[in-house]
Amino acid sequence: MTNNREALEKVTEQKRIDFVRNEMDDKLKLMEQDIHNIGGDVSQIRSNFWEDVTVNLDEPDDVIETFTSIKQQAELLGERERTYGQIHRQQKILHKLKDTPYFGRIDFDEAGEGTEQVYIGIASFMDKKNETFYIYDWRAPISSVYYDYSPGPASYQTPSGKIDGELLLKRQFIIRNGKLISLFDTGVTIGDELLLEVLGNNANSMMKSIVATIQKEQNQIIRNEKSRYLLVQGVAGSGKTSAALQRVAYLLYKHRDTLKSDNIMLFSPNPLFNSYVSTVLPELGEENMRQSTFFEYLQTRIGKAHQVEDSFSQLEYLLTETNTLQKESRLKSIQFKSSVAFKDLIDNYFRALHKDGMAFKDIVFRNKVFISREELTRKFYEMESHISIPNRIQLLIEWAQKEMKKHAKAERKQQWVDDEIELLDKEEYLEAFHAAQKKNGKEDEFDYFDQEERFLRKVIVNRHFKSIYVSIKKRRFIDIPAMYREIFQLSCPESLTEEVWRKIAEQTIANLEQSFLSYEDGTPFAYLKDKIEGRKSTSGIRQVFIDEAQDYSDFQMNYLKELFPYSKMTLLGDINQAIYAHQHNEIVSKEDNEEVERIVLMKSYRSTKEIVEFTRGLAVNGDLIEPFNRHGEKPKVIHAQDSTKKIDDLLIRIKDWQENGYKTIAIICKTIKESSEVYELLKKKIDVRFIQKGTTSYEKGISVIPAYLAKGIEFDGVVLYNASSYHGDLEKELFYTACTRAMHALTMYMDDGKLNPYFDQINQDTYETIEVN
Ligand SMILES: Nc1ncnc2c1ncn2[C@@H]1O[C@H](COP(=O)(O)OP(=O)(O)OP(=O)(O)O)[C@@H](O)[C@H]1O
Repeated sequence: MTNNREALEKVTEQKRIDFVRNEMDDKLKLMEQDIHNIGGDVSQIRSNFWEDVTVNLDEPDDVIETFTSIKQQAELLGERERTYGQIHRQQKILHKLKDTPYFGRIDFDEAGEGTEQVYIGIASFMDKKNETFYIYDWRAPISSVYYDYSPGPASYQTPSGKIDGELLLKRQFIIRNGKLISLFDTGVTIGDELLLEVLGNNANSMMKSIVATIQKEQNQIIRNEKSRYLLVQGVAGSGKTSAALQRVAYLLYKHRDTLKSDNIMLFSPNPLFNSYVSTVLPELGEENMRQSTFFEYLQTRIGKAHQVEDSFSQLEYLLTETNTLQKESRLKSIQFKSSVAFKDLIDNYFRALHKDGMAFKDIVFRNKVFISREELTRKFYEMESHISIPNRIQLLIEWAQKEMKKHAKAERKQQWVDDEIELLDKEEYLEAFHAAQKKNGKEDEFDYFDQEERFLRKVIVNRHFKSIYVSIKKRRFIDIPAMYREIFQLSCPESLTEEVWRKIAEQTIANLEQSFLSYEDGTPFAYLKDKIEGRKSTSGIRQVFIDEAQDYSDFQMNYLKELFPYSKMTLLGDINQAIYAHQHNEIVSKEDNEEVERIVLMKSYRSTKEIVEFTRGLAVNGDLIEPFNRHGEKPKVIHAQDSTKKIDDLLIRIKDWQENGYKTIAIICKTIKESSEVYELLKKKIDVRFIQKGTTSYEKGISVIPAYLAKGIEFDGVVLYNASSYHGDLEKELFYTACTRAMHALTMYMDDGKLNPYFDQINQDTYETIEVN
């Protein structure tokens, strides 16, 4: 565009912005009025609630009428409150729109229908008569043209079919506070200029929405609805997480009548990540989906009776264990327990349980066995063998509850009940007295004392038995640990040697005796428990998102698939960032293949071109990674003479970065142990934060953090505190993950004057070496 034309266009566009904002003001006023009226209605319904219902409990018919009347009144109140909530949400969105009404415009000439100017923003906005769209939601069918095409022939899908036409203009805006800052008419991709501006900004402590600059291949992820499994393999910083969150927003919009945020679950890599991404959906006017780490989820399945090691502790062990024999042995155990072979073994064991081998615990009260484990086993196997194990358990629960009720009755005569009656306080007595009175009705016909005592006995026994009933209902009488243990008494699986199997068994059993489950036991244990108890997934989940999917073992992935048999799954991963020691999953097995769609993202947006050039040597097929054309300084490799010199140098560089406007700086260490030492050292000198596995919020400033907790997150500047300490296959991905957290600058300190072994694969021209003497 020539300067003159651009200036003219700017004036015209600003006029339109002003016009639309005025319309928004009118709408907001109307909403204000509505809110006022409905708010009044709500408080009136609330305060008159009981006056407006007819309460009459004399006859059964009257009770029904009263019930209906209350129900109607409650429904009215509910409906008003819902409308109130809806208007409130719309108000919030409109306020956002007033600030930035839209970010894009396309002129689409639909064959035979003329040209329409389509302005695209985070939500739709219509004229007063609800006839014309002033703004289209970015998720509307026509908006996809904006993301998918450059000027020329274009089409989009609608529920009633494909619409063809020509894209005549594609324009981007930067609007702040209603003022048009700039506009670009763009060609092939969505405004490199705009993207450059967005990516050049400093990293935030919260992830941003990428709605204005979604790239074509990311749009494929966001709008894909064909397959059961959507599999995204994307290089570091390619926007997997960003696209996933936009996809959540898209699905919520597209299926707004049937899908709610509660029906969507995101498995995230660490607790910090939860808070990091928590603002993206609200920014888009949507509610956050359910979110959990896999470990947290596992814990809810296993229950409190066992202490389960978390994934980070497992990793920390492997990174710090110096006894190679022990480490090797643990590694073999991890490999086996995370494999499909182990899952098959459990499946076989489970099948055999139909005939024999179920283990139960005695149901005990005050050291007296009321129902013995043998009795439970006998009863269980007396049931028809075609009944499934979970159903038999259900029947067993019903039987056990009945038995316990009988025992409870008999127990009322016991001495301990007398003893407890003595200890009752006045209020409890009084309560019992009134209850007895109520029960008897007429005063003269009975013996209060007797009645009262009987009542008290019952109350006391029931109080004690309540916890037994609950624990029966919760299936605590099933001895899952005993059965899990049995699996390790089976003959040696084909893939292992006798010696290895024996060691695995010994260690597992020793842990079980302490009620401890290592991380690698967590999933198989939960799997066996779920199979026996017949527990299904968290109800209502229809879409599952798994970020960092490469970190899940085969076993875990299969477990998740079984847990959510009716859900669609979006799996996002990067094989180069697979930091765990277990076998890495295929993500979806071959038999699922026809239900899978795969999308590959090769362009990296997070880091500068210089950082990508440096890190590509570490990645499989790294030469295919496409950096975004944004420049910065080359990564620095620093050899310091001693630790004092290193700290001095580090402090100077950090200060420099801060003066350069860097808001988030991470000093990444290999382990939590090292992080803690570095934190202790630095906290005396600068304002610094220590991020540990329990840390749930991410703040601006300088953070010391172990590499595995930095997954999924990014920082303006990254320092690898001791980059020479990484070695071996397992740690390569950790090193790569750490380096790729940097947006603008990366500095690595090499202790001992040595580079780590991965530098053999890195082009020497891609980094700068500095000696600090
Ligand atoms: N289309 C886009 N427009 C603007 N920014 C983008 C776009 N795609 C990605 N980004 C930015 O790139 C950075 C990396 O994105 P994101 O964290 O989603 O990538 P990722 O693939 O999940 O990364 P990793 O696997 O390395 O954790 C973020 O700052 C994100 O905002």
